[in-house]
Amino acid sequence: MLKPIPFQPVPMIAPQTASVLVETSALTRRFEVDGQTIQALHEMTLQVRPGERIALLGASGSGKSTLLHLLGGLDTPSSGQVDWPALGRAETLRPGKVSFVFQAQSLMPPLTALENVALPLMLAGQDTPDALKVAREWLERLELAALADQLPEELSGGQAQRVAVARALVTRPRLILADEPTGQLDSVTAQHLMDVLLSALDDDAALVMATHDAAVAGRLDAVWHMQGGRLSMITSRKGERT
Ligand SMILES: Nc1ncnc2c1ncn2[C@@H]1O[C@H](COP(=O)(O)OP(=O)(O)OP(=O)(O)O)[C@@H](O)[C@H]1O
Repeated sequence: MLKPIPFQPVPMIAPQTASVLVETSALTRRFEVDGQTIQALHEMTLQVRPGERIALLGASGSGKSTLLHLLGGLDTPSSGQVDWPALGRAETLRPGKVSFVFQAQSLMPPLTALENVALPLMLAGQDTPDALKVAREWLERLELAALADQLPEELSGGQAQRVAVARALVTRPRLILADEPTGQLDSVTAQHLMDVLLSALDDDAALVMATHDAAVAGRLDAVWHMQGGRLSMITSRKGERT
């Protein structure tokens, strides 16, 4: 059972900063739409360390996707900071060290499942035969070998998401950011995807996953509850973080 603990902001200067994968300090993101300011994140201060498995749980519009994009260097803060002490600077983060899994339809349509999985390795500079070999090993590991030559449009939603997981893990990233990867799957398929993802993750890799699904969140070690662009509470299996 997850045990509620009172939310306390993580101190801005942590004792083991070097092992922190990503940290934010007073991270704020505002969007201007038709002359109106939408404050998507309010001064969030947090850290993610190796091996952490974190669910971001919150209502639609609470800021989960915005936070994930900032944690992955896909977006820039309006104010405050995001840093990757153990990974380098935003410009050098990808390909390889940080991976994303999105809700759906993120595979490249003209490429086969195998080529989709090989792509991050090729972008990281690996030559094509080696990349395809490693990609095939990952498809086998995730019991997807039979789908290697299929195009994304020929895959079921669950199969496509498992291929997306293989693609996210093929570079052995340190940080995996997942934005509702089970959002369009039925509950059995969603749990299967979680089985695959959790069993294939390296022990010292961290996972931060946005979800609306409490059953999916319950598979992870900690739940960060988001409300109105803020962390409202952290629940944890292991007790309070330092
Ligand atoms: N590119 C954008 N332009 C304008 N407003 C945005 C943009 N991205 C996010 N927002 C706004 O920021 C707030 C947070 O959105 P965000 O997508 O992060 O929430 P979420 O918790 O991921 O929602 P959902 O669960 O529906 O995906 C919302 O009010 C949203 O409308």
